Amino acid sequence: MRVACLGPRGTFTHMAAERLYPGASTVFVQTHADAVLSCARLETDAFVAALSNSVADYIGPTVQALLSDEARGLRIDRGTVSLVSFSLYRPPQAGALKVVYSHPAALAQVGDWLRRSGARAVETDSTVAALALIALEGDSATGAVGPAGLGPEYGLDEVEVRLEGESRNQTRFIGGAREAPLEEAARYLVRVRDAADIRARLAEVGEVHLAGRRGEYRLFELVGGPSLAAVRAALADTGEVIGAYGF
Ligand SMILES: O=C(O)C(=O)Cc1ccccc1
Repeated sequence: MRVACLGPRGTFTHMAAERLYPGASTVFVQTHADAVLSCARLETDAFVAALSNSVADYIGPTVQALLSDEARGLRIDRGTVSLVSFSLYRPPQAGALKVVYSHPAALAQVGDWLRRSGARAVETDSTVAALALIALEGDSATGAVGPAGLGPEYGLDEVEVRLEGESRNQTRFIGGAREAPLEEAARYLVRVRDAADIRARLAEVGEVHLAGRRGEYRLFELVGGPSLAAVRAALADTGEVIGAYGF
């Protein structure tokens, strides 16, 4: 069993993938969208990607990939919520901190700390990619934000922990595969064609959150415990359930 997830080894998504698919081998890709699409293209058996977090309702690249024509046939059948915690890494003998590298979701979740630091933020493909980058550059004005405990592996000093502060650190990850069977669950993802009254119809069976849109398709997340049959009945022929999972 090969599971695609954002790499390199040690990203938050990698940790979630190990929880969602214990014992599977991981295939590291560059973006959440690549993880979804590699599974759709039969390059891997399953994928794991971040769906939402405490600061961004939904993660754009994941939602956009799920709404693409290529992702037809993928089904999300598992999910996990992680309390992620961020550390600051610096090269040895670092000077004043001027530039901080990390994944956009991480930079958003440490926003308060970042503003206080006065450093400039630069986005990388993942948190661990940021660590690799500053280790390679060896520039004494740089820092990288990523998961705790990776200093020795990259020859970096972990100089500060828990940059997220009190409450900004929840991330929800989903896992799926081609044609995975869907069962009763706490949450559902539905893909609908842009029908005018669909939101109201779905609201009759559950709490509806808009995840995103692409072309004539919209992705909604339904919470609050409707039955799978009730969700399907509300959708009628305007869309389909593509995910059923709990957090
Ligand atoms: O870059 C990573 O390590 C990721 O897995 C993406 C991410 C970043 C911040 C919070 C959750 C996931």
